[in-house]
Amino acid sequence: MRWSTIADAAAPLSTPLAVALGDPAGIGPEITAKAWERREAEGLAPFFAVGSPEALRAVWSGPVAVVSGPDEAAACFDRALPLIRVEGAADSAPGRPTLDGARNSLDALEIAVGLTRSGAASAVITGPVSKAQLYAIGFVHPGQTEFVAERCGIASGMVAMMLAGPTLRTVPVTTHIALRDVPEVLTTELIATRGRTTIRGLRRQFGIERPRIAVAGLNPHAGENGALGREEIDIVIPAIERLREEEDAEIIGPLAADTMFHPRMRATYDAALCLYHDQALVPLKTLHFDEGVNITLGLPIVRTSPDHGTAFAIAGQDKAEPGAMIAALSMAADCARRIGQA
Ligand SMILES: NC(=O)C1=CN([C@@H]2O[C@H](COP(=O)(O)OP(=O)(O)OC[C@H]3O[C@@H](n4cnc5c(N)ncnc54)[C@H](O)[C@@H]3O)[C@@H](O)[C@H]2O)C=CC1
Ligand SMILES: NCC(=O)COP(=O)(O)O
Repeated sequence: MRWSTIADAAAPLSTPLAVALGDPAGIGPEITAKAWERREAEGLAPFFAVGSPEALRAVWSGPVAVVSGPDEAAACFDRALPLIRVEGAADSAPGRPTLDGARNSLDALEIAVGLTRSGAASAVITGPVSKAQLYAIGFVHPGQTEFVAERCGIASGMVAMMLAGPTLRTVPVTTHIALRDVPEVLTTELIATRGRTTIRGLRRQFGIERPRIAVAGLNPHAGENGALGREEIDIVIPAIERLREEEDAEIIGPLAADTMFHPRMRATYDAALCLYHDQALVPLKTLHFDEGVNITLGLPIVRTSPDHGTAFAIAGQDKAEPGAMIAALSMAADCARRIGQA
């Protein structure tokens, strides 16, 4: 791994990590159980799951200890996967999402975030949820990122979604909106705001004192001096100039998005600020799908998530690879240690 996020790998956390299991019909329960099985080999800090016991039982026959709170969880982590029970998903089955299952995933998220905000857990790791299912039960946020921000009292515009892997970190300036809306939504202010949150997050969560940020262009060849689109000239370059004036950071760009992710370029920056969802997530998931972490910057708490989704088609078949969940647990512990020492 080229970038270390380790603050002090030996330092124990004062409280365990909270893992919301995600949609009970998805692969969240399976990858959480597999991460627990690998806890010693991976050097994972103690964690507990929050979610449906039936969902866990449907995919795993290992030891589960139903606990009433994080203190009990820390005490039994060595011998069983601690679980704070969340009712309401008894009818859910792997690969067959239901609206009750979506409600259960939201309840689990609420409890895990609350325990982290109170300090009873050191960080929250959110398992994959189905956005379509959540929208169907009236969830008004674009994703878990904005939900967690709201619960922490932070305006959703002030947080940033970072996707982080061993050799690349990317931050999309716009996230879950239609591609056709991106040019309308992009403004100099929005790019500068995400840039500031990214710079501060790299300092606070990753210990990089003078972050190096590469800003992507929107158009082919970053607009070719305006011949292929004017967004770089009118919107992106003013944002870069503002960040250079205001922040103690190195800002390069706008860069052509097709050539900014090869290994020599990746070595020149700590995070790529990308202008829309797929510009940021395609390179990250192509390079690091099984170890990619979604981390929310700008929160008072640490929140990470595996980079992938619910994978309903493979749920309950013992096909789910737990690498991204393990990476999300490791990064959450590293960031919690770093923030605790700051
Ligand atoms: N962190 C979260 O809560 C996220 C949730 N989602 C949600 O997940 C749902 C499904 O999204 P998709 O675009 O289909 O993405 P997906 O990540 O669930 O699946 C994409 C492909 O990767 C495979 N895959 C995913 N994770 C895997 C793992 N750990 N091991 C082995 N194979 C794995 C799947 O089988 C599928 O072929 C959507 O409703 C979306 O909203 C998507 C991304 C992140
Ligand atoms: N594509 C990333 C994703 O869907 C994760 O979103 P969030 O639920 O963590 O906000």
